[in-house]
Order: sequence, then structure tokens, then C-alpha cells
Amino acid sequence: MSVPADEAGNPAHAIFERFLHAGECREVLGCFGELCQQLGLQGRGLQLYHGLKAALNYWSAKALWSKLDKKAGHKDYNQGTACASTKCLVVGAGPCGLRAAIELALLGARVVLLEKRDSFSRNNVLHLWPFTIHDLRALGAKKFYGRFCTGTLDHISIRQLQLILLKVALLLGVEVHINVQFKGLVPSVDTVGGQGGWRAVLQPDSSPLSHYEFDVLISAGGGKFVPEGFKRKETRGKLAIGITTNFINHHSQAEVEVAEISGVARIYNQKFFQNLYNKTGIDLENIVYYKDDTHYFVMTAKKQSLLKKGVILEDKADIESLLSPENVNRDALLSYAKEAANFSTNYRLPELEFALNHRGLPDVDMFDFTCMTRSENAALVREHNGARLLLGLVGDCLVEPFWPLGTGVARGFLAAFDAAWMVRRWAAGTPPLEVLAERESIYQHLSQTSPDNTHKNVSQYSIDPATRYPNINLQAIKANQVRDLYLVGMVEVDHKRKSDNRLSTAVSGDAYEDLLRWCQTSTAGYRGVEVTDFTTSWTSGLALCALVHRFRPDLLDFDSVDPQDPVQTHQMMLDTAEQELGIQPVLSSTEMATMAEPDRLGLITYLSQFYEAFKTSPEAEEVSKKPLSPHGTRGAILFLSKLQKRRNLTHKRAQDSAQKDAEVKRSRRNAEVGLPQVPRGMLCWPPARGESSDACYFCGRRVYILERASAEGRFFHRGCFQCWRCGATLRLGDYTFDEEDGHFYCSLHYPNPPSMELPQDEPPPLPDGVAPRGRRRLEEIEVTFRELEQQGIKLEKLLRDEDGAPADKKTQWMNQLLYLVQKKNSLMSEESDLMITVQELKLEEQQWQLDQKLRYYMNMEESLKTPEDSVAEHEILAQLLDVVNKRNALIHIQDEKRLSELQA
Ligand SMILES: NC(=O)C1=CN([C@@H]2O[C@H](COP(=O)(O)OP(=O)(O)OC[C@H]3O[C@@H](n4cnc5c(N)ncnc54)[C@H](OP(=O)(O)O)[C@@H]3O)[C@@H](O)[C@H]2O)C=CC1
Repeated sequence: MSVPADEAGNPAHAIFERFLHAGECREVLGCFGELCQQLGLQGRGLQLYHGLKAALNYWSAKALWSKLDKKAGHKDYNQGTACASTKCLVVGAGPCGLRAAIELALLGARVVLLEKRDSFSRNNVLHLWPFTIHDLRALGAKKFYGRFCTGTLDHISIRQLQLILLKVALLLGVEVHINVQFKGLVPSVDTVGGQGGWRAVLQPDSSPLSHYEFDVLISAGGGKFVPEGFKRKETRGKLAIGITTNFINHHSQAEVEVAEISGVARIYNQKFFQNLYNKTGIDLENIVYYKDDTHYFVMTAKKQSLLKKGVILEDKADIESLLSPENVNRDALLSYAKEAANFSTNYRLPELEFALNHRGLPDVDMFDFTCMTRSENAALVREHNGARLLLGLVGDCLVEPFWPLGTGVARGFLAAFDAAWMVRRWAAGTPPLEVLAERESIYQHLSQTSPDNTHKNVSQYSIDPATRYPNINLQAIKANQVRDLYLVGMVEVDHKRKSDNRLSTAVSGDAYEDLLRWCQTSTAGYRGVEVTDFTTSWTSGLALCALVHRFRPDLLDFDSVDPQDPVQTHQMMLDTAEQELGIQPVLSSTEMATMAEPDRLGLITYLSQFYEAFKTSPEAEEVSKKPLSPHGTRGAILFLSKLQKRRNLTHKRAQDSAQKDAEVKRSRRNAEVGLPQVPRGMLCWPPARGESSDACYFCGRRVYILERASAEGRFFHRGCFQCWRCGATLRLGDYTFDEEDGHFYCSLHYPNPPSMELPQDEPPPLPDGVAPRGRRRLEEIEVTFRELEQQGIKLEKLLRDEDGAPADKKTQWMNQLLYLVQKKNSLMSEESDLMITVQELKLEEQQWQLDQKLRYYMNMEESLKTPEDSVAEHEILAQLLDVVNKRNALIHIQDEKRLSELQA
């Protein structure tokens, strides 16, 4: 880069220009050291910044200073004094560590940043949200990297982003050390009366930084590094294999002309993927191409095609072994990636040449992108001998992004701002538990943020969370809920492997706390809703409405919910959740509206079903965007069963009306002669809809939570759910309920519709294949259900009866119970999927019958001529309408199924 002519004579200016345009990490650090030496500057922090500014006051530098001054002038930084006596250590010079370091420097803290690598070699390209673009521009990104966001799509390579941020950080006085690895924490031996700080154990241990004492540690070491004391959770979805690859960009005219691909997915362009497969044998779900420092491609590949093309050597059930280096043929992988890149750009990128990764190898990576980890908490405080240390996580270290959504760096920056806000509160002397509670309240929002639900006015963004998250409640979590984040003394280092963690989280992790937090995050910002517990917070029904509305705004209009009628509101939500989401009620609407302490368990287990239903996508908000889900089909089947129920009632009513007339007459006669009235069909048992949930509708005995099933607002043991006529076990969604006699029937034994003769043709036989296997699995599920029920009953009894048990014991039982509930929910969902398959076969048969009926009724309707036929006509029209409705419902279900297959 040439130095402007008028600056050439000034060596400091020339060095500064070299610094601005340096393209390697070491080069940047080298130039900066040289510059400080040339100017005789030795200070650090903002003092250094002011020194540089005073020394470099030529036009090009001045343009940068004016940007940074504007930034530094924000009131949150209090003119660089907000954290003047805070000493921070930041681990990791990835984009998020650097971004956090910049904020801390602007707050006036002393900031030391260390990074174990000595080069920035990540070629991969990150998608940028509008606020990140604005943010980087405000930091002078264009001054350092002229091509910043000049293309058609907004993105940047990780290494370019790191270079920009590193330069800003250095200018603001951050002390950056590369080739230094953080290994752990030790309280300073000099600590007296809380005056001392904490130090880092480093590699190499000869590093002078080993003596640096700090009171804030920000960990931004990426997904693989989390400091001791934090718990990680791993989520893994159904296997999805991502491949990333980078090719050298020579910036030739031919390359410039090739268009980027913002993302093409199979369901939107079947032809493209079919052609790709026919021509190359490569089978993809989607592909993205960004042109940046490199030509960057990212794609989701189907396992079978990787096996066929010899990329994966052997099919294995265990995902880690499947994608382990020993089971992957690297050369075949390189060819696969290159072929896909060539095809998708129409072979218009001349001679693709792999860029190299930090190991000097062709930059191609293959991984299961549904495997992600996140930290349960964003921060904690450690105290030893009176010395306190605030620890905060940012970036992948806090939450690993689900990369197809391109959320990584944006959420990483949001977390960096949140962490800086936390440090500001810490420096202001806010009590530690309050700082932690506020940080956790904010953290709840992170996983749900998107450009759509964060404030639109990105120019107003600052570290103050209220400028970014609409309706944020900074007190959603209370200080007493975060006590376990204040650790006194030394903590044990958790050396367990990720998979061990997964197991322990499932069995003994704090599922209860997780659920509470999830409910708090999901309902945050809704009018009249403040979730602090699993009892009174839910009585009005608004919290449940808010929870459902957050993920499925199409299911209800939150603003029109009447808070004055909680039973009605709950009933509406119970019905909606059951029909639309396949979530079974655990409590009745009356119980939900009163929420006595004993019902708490029921509510917790009910809400855990929502958690299961909505968490399926790592980005929960995406659930709401899915046009159809398996629950959709389930909902449709429930709908169909209700339709059938209504139809049958129509017939039954017609049959019963004559009988009723007779009864009315008899009743009148009895009254006339003074005989007592015996109301017909009046049942003392079972209870009406909306009442108790803990007595079985059928046998009257207690029904424990894990045994509980529900239909038509009645609760019962799964085993008691039988046809009133033949005693066959009924399944949810495959029964008929007669509201008048209060009995459930199987479809065979519901009182027959009017005896209109149907054509005698036989329906086609049900296809076989699914049925025997499905039936076997249903039997296995039944056995597991029974085991779970037994364990669940024991736990529920303990929780209800052992009132004096220690709190931690109770929490442990609660977590175990929730774990069983989760298992039960997933079994129920598997069961209902199987039932859907079985029912779909039945539906085919039904459709055939309906077609026959339709024809039959239409013929009958045509043959009616005389006025006396009007009653019969009315009945036939009702039948016709009914058949048409039912056919529509069937078509709806089949459409849904086809669509969800396409989506899957
Ligand atoms: N392949 C990809 O596409 C990747 C994309 N990203 C993107 O970048 C975003 C931001 O990432 P960010 O959170 O900043 O994390 P990064 O992984 O980018 O940066 C973390 C840095 O810290 C280093 N580090 C880890 N442990 C230590 C330690 N103990 N001491 C010193 N240094 C350490 C890491 O080195 P090392 O890596 O050697 O452990 C790495 O250089 C992500 O959300 C994601 O979107 C991030 C990583 C990879």
C-alpha cells in the first residue's frame, strides 16, 4: 500500500498507513509496536489512544479519530471513566473476544487480551446482520478494509473481521498477546482483606502476564474452551452433515462476474439439486456461496451420497465415529466439495484452487452442524480470601450458533455488548448477585434474537441492553435465583468429556431451573406477564397465552385475551395446545386458574411439553416459521376425530330426538300427577370438564402425573381409556366421545349412523409392511410407559409426602421427575407418529368409503321430489355437508403429510 504523497516524509505516518492496511496478525502487531516506538508512546488504555491521536493528526488519520471519538463519546462510557479502576483479562482473539475488548477499553478499563494462536487463518465467511455492519462502520471498518460490505451480500471473512477489530483494539489501548494460552485461574497470593485480585495460569508459564492481577475475566475462547465453574449443555439434532470449503480468490474479471448464492435449498429448487445429482452423484440439501477474501462454499450433504462417493468410508450409527478422520477419505472429500462448487457456479470459476487452513492444508471441513453446545449461564462470580472475580462468557464459548441461520457473529457481538454492560454495573459497585441476576435476565433473550425482533434503529445501539432488545425486563431473574453462580473458594475443574456432560445434564442437570428460565425468556415482554414460579405466575392464563404466542403467534391474538376470565382462557389454551400442538393437558382449566401448591408438579410437567415441542429447532423462534410440523399432522388428525364425533352426534341426536320427545311428555305427565322427576342421562360421575385432574375419569382412583392422559377435558390412566362397548384400549385421536352419555367408544362400536344402505363394494385392502413393525414398536412403547410410570409415581409421592426433606434432595427428585416426563413426552410423540402412520392407512380406506357415500347421497338428493321429503332432504344435505367436510379434512391431512415429507 503506498503512502499518500504528502505523508511520505513523516515516518510515523508511513508506519501508521502500513498498520492500517496490514493483512496478517503478526504484521499488525509489528507495525503497531513500531509506531508506538517511533512516537515514544508507552501508555496503555485510552491514554495511549489520546497520545496517538495527538501525534497523528494528518487528514487520513483524522477521519478515523473522528469516528472513534464519536463512538467513545457515548454516555454509557462516561468519558472513558465508567470502569477506570477495573482490570480485565480477555481470553481469545476471535471476533467476539476482540469486540468485547474494544467495549471494555472504551469504558476505561485496563484490558489485556491473550490468544494462543499467532495468526488469523480462518477463511470462513460470516453473514452480517444490519446492526453488525453499522457497528463495524462506526469503528472505521472501511478505513482498514476498503472492500467492507461492497458486494451484493453482506458478509465478511473471519480473518478480515479479526484484523479490523484487532487494529481498533490496539488503537484503544488494549494490550494484545499472541502465542499465550490461558490454562486456569489462581487467586493472588498477596490477597489481603479482599484487596488482591486473581491471576491466570498461562502457557508458556514464563509469560510476564502471569503476574497480571485482574478482577474481570471475559472468556471468548470459542466453542471448545470454557473456564472452570461453568456448565455446558450439548444439543444434538438429527444428523446433518455440513461441508465448508474455501478456494483462492484471484479477483480476476471472470471471478468477479460469477454471482454469489445467498442460499438455495432443495425444497425451493428441486431441479437444480436433481441435475447436480444426475450429473455428479452429489446429493445436497442446500448450498451457499460467498465471494470474499476467498470463494467460500458451505453445503449440507446427504450421507448416502457421501458414502456412495467414497467420502465416508463406512456407515456408522455413532455420529462421532461416522465423521472421524479415520472414516473419511480426505481426497474424496476435496473432490466432492470442488465438484459441488463448480456445478453450482455453472463451471464459471476458473480453475478452483484450495485456500489453505491454519495447518497449511486445503481448507475443507466436514462436520455435524446440529451438534452444538451452550453454557447454562452467562456469568459467575468467584471469591477466594475476599478477592472477587467476575467471569463472563461471550461468543461461541457462550452459545455455539446454528450456522445455517447465520447468527454466530451477530449474537456474538450482542453478547459482547451485554458482557460490557455487566462489567460497567460491576465497576459501579452493584452487588454481585444483582449483577449476575441482570446478566442472566439478558442472556435469556440471546437465543431468540433476530434482526426482526431486535430494535430497528441500529444507530442507537449501545451496550445498554434496552437500546437493542425491545421490552427487556432486567429483573426477570432475581438475585436469589442466581446464588449458585457465586462460588466461594476453589472450584473443581470439570475434566469430563462433552458426552459425559450430556448424560449428566439429562439425568441430574437442573431441568427445573432450565424450564423456569426458558419460560421467563419466552414470556418476557408480554403485557401482564411476569413468570417467577410455577404457581401464581400462571393463574391468570396470560403467561400460558404468552408462551404459545411467542412461538406460534398464528394460534391466538394475545392482545384480545381477557384476563378477567382465567378459567375460560385456560380452557381455550388447553384446547388449542391439544389440537394444534398435540400437547395433552395435565391439569384442568379450573386447577390451572387456581394453581394450588399441589398442582405445581402438574403445571411443571405440562410446561415441559411446550419446551419439548418448541425447542426442536436450536433456534426456537424458527419453530414458529415452520409452516408445518409433525404436530400439524397430529393436530389435523385430532381435528378429524372431533369432526367424526360431531357427525356421530348429529346422527345420534336424530335417533334420540323421538325418545327425548317421549321423555318430555312423560316428565310433564309425572309433574301433573305429582311424581318425582328423574333427569335422563344425568351422571354423578364422571366429573364435568374443567374439574379435578387427579382422579381417573374411568376408575375414580388417583391418577399420578406420569400416568395421566387426557381427552375431551377428562383425565384418566392410559390403561383405563377403553371403549365403553368392547373394552378395547383406545388411542388418543382415535376414539369417539359421546357428550351426552359421557362414554368413549372405538370407531367400530359407536352407535351406528342411520341405516342407509351403502353400496356393497369392498374397500381396497390396507397396504401392509408398516403395520406389523409399527405394532411391535407400539407394544415396546407400552412396556416402557409402564416402567416410567412406576418410577414417576415413586418420585411424585416423595415430592408430595416428604415435605421436610432438604431442598437439594427435593430439587434432585424434581429433576428426575422432569427427566422422566421428558422421556414420556418423547415416547408419546413417537407413539402418536406411529398412530398417524397407522391412521393414514385407515384414512385411505375412509376416503374410498367417503367417495362412495358422496355419490350415494348425491343420487338420493336428486331423487327427492315431493314436499314431504323435506325432512329427509335436510338430513341428506347434512350428510352431504358432513361428507364433504370430512373429505376436505382428509385432503388437508394428506397435503400436510406431503409437505412435511418435503420439509424433512
Ligand atoms: N469454522 C468456522 O466457520 C468458525 C466460525 N466462527 C464464527 O466466529 C464467531 C465468533 O467466534 P468467537 O466466539 O470469537 O470464537 P473463535 O473461535 O473465533 O475465537 C476464539 C479464539 O480463542 C482461542 N483460544 C481458545 N482457547 C484459548 C485459551 N485457553 N487461551 C488463549 N486462546 C484461546 C481460539 O484458538 P483455537 O481456535 O486454536 O482454539 C481462537 O483463536 C462464531 O460465532 C462463528 O460464527 C468461529 C469459529 C470457527
